[in-house]
Amino acid sequence: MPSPRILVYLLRRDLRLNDNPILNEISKTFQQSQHPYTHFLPIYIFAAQQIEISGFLSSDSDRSPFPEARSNVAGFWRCGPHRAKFLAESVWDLKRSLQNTGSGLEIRVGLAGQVIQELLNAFKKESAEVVAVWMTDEEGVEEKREVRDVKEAAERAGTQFKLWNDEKYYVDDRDIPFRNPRDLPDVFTSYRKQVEPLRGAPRRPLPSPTKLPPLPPSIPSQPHPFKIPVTVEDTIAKLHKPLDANLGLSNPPLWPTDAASAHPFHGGETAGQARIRHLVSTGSVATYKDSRNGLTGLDFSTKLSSWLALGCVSARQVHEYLLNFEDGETDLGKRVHGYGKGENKGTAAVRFELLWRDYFRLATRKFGPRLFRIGGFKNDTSSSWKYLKDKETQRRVTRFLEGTTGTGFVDASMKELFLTGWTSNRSRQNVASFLAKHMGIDWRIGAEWYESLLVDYDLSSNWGNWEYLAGVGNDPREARVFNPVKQAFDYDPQGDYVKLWVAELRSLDDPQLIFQPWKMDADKKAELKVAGQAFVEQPLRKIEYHVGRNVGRRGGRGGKGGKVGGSRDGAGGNGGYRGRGRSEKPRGQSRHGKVERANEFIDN
Ligand SMILES: Cc1cc2nc3c(=O)[nH]c(=O)nc-3n(C[C@H](O)[C@H](O)[C@H](O)COP(=O)(O)OP(=O)(O)OC[C@H]3O[C@@H](n4cnc5c(N)ncnc54)[C@H](O)[C@@H]3O)c2cc1C
Repeated sequence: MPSPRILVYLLRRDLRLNDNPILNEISKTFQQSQHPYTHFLPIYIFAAQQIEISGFLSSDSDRSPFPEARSNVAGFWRCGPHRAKFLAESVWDLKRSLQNTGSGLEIRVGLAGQVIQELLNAFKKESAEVVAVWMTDEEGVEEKREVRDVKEAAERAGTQFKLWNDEKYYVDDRDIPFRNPRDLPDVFTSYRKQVEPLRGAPRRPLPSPTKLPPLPPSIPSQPHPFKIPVTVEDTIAKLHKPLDANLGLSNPPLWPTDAASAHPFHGGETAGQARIRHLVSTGSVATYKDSRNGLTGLDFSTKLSSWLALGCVSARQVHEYLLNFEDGETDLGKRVHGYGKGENKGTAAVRFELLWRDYFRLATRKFGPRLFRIGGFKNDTSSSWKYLKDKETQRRVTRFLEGTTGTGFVDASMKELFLTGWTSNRSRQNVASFLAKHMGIDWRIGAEWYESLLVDYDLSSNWGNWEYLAGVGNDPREARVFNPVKQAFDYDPQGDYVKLWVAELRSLDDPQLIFQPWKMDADKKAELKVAGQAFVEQPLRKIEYHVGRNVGRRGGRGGKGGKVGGSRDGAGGNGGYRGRGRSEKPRGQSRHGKVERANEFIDN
């Protein structure tokens, strides 16, 4: 029998069968009578620098040769429990789908370059020829390093290497209106105008592969000291094993009774596709523009970010579903208002948001390592940040992470994040602005905590948004500051969201106290059994906020909120934030620049 000729495909954040450029190519080639390879090996590697893999050690006496996968600034686990689970589910879902097309998926742990090197060496020993190694490109310093290492390993073995575009973004790389990444405008709106009309911008998704070549007859196993699990449950257990349940917090948030996750979804292409169909068939995409600023429940926003981040679905697949709905091309959403009537403000708004994702990724391409630097894309050295070095900042950061700052909206969001791995865009904006602008603390700590905890963590969207909110990224408005109390009045007028996650406050009716629980008098604190607790006794920031008589009338989802009175920083002193009502003039300087209007929502 002739020796196998193998094509290796290293998967990273392209965990889908459909609309996958590499699988599409392989499937097409396999239909032809002559193909350059006889076997195909898809492989996924849990990357040791980004995910702690010591749980995969064969025995307790083995030691991992890799340093712990912890973040640079604050030392958090880089991949916490929520994403670890979602990722494992996504990998196993793809394995099943590949098996159904006659192929499969090998799972490995380690560093990409090393794993591929070992694999190529082992195949060589068995006289099996690996004709090529293919993978898709990604932005990000580590991701580029992986590509370099894999390419070098392939070249050392005399194997061809090919890097593909993943094509999971809204506008295909081939259609971006400039070649040099440096030509990306520094303002999103300028970029958007270059690619509008958005409805016509994406390419069509690629056809699904029908049949793929078989796996090689013999596949070298994972080298010692690691062992690869044979079920998804076991994979999740191994990923969770090294993570301490409290993730280093001494007083971690506890699940409040009756609280439900807004993101109870499973990883993988199958669940991602089902989610898109659900959004179209229930009409959620058509009402998205009005609901997108919601805070609780399943369908106020698409919740597609986690699948998009891992490439379980592509943005143009989402677009295709929207097109079919708008043009009445399929029966999906037939009973929904707007079906067959062209683009509506809901579907247009989904496209708009998907373009933000593209934009942040192009900004990473443009700015490279500046994504992780304190001065950001702007290379801003003017701000004096508080760093983790000093004890007081450590104490404040801990309270921020635990969700006991004393600012209700921020605390609810931090608790929800810890417990579920997901929070709304609205609350993320407030949290980031609070840490960076109100507290003046090194914003990268927040970005790292998000990296650890978010199910939908995406390098460019996370770090780019943090930079934006910290005032060092590509926000065209200088010194934008969110007032989390005003924002809570606007978007959570009855305090339902805050009470859901800060359960101690559930018996309160007065939003002012829910959003600023430190304003409770001693009797109320005693009644709620919270007397003595830091979040009511020592708020990290007293963001005073006076409420006008119309509060709540225009509040809630998507509204800019009720009429407001002035706000004032009770903490006072040099550099305190002074928000203000719409009609007031700025009163002073914040430590990170000129004070803005108490924020209206950012245009994303
Ligand atoms: C501090 C901060 C950190 C963030 N970190 C991440 C992250 O790690 N991963 C991530 O995917 N998003 C991140 N975002 C963006 C945004 O909050 C999430 O994409 C969104 O909340 C996900 O929910 P959804 O899928 O229901 O979004 P929808 O409102 O339904 O939007 C549809 C899609 O558009 C994209 N999108 C929407 N808003 C943004 C945005 N501001 N930036 C980039 N893409 C956007 C997402 O892919 C999203 O799935 C962050 C935002 C902030 C303020």
